[in-house]
Amino acid sequence: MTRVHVGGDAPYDVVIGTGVLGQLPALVGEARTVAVVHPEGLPEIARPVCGALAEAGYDVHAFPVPDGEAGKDVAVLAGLWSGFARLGMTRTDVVVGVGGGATTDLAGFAAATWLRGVKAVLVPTTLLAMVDAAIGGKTAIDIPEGKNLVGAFHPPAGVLCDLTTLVTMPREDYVSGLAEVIKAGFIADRRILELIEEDPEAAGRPDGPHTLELIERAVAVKARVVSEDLKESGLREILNYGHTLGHAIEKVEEYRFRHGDAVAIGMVYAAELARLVGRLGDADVERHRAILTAVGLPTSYLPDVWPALRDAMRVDKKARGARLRFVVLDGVAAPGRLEDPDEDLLVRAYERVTH
Ligand SMILES: NC(=O)c1ccc[n+]([C@@H]2O[C@H](COP(=O)([O-])OP(=O)(O)OC[C@H]3O[C@@H](n4cnc5c(N)ncnc54)[C@H](O)[C@@H]3O)[C@@H](O)[C@H]2O)c1
Ligand SMILES: O=C(O)C(=O)C[C@@H](O)[C@H](O)[C@H](O)COP(=O)(O)O
Ligand SMILES: [Zn+2]
Repeated sequence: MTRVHVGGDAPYDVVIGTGVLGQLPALVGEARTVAVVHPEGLPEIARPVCGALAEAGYDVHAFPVPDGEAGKDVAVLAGLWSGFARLGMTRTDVVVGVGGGATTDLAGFAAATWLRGVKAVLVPTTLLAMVDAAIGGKTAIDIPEGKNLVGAFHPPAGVLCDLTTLVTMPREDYVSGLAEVIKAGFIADRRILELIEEDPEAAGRPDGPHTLELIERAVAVKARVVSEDLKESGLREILNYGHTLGHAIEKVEEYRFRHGDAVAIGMVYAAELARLVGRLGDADVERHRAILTAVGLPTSYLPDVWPALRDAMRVDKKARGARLRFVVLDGVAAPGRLEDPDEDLLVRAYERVTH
């Protein structure tokens, strides 16, 4: 079992291993009622969580929500608030989010907003949620105008990653999570890239020989960054590598496109932008395409939708006023920023991701 510490004003640990649910009662602490938010299609992943809590004597209530991105919706959130009200949940009660990143984002936001903030404990069950979404306190829902536009910073009291849950993941969702692992490699840890390049097929399986190390390394990158800059005043932006175009794709696709797949395309776009301004060499740009393709992630998107994507990028949260702000690389593990590139450059970079 590995424990990665997340520092800052509200410190907590990310626990990675098997049998980690035994630690749930200690994290929940003094509560009377615990609301367990989970994807409605996956009652089996909520069962052991509810069981561990009931055995510890809590009054446990399961809140099934729509699977995946459909759950990050204001009506679903309002349903949770009403449910919490019916239960009489007080400030000492706790929300436990179990599931993929969409569910932990929603559960975290429900905890952040109920009575202006109650404790959240997260039990991520996808690769993506373990290495990224459940850590760092970004919680959110989507609105038609854009991805994650409504949310709060609300760090969890603890994150429990039970690796056995990964075995039931559909391959496409697991591989989508690898995009955030690869992101962590490009922005901060070149060993991640090497491990995946050694055997990309194995990297796409939860029983691969390096799964634990890849998860530990990606968690360490995220934990290091959010410990230093919880509210994204600077450093944390690097975790958004690939997300400016990625979130625009998700919006254009009405949130029916896997997050990691969109981020993969977004990273290639950011790499092409960096190449066009002379900051990233050809080999590093092609390394993006090679590693993403090798694990089965997309690296290109539709040619005809540029105007809609450009429009969607206006609401990127890194933008300052009318000025777009991209995370780009000056090399592997050397992230920088590119502010307000010329429109012509934006278009030329996009042309390079349409074939
Ligand atoms: N808060 C953050 O810092 C942060 C970081 C990265 C991503 N995100 C968000 O995370 C979301 C993507 O997360 P995701 O890739 O986990 O997607 P997801 O939550 O949509 O999960 C993917 C699918 O897998 C199912 N699933 C979950 N656990 C499973 C299991 N153990 N076995 C089988 N199926 C399982 C889910 O129900 C869903 O249908 C996006 O909304 C993204 O914006 C947030
Ligand atoms: O934790 C962060 O900070 C990130 O940017 C991680 C991203 O992988 C994640 O998708 C995040 O939700 C995006 O944040 P947003 O502020 O662009 O909505
Ligand atoms: Zn992401």
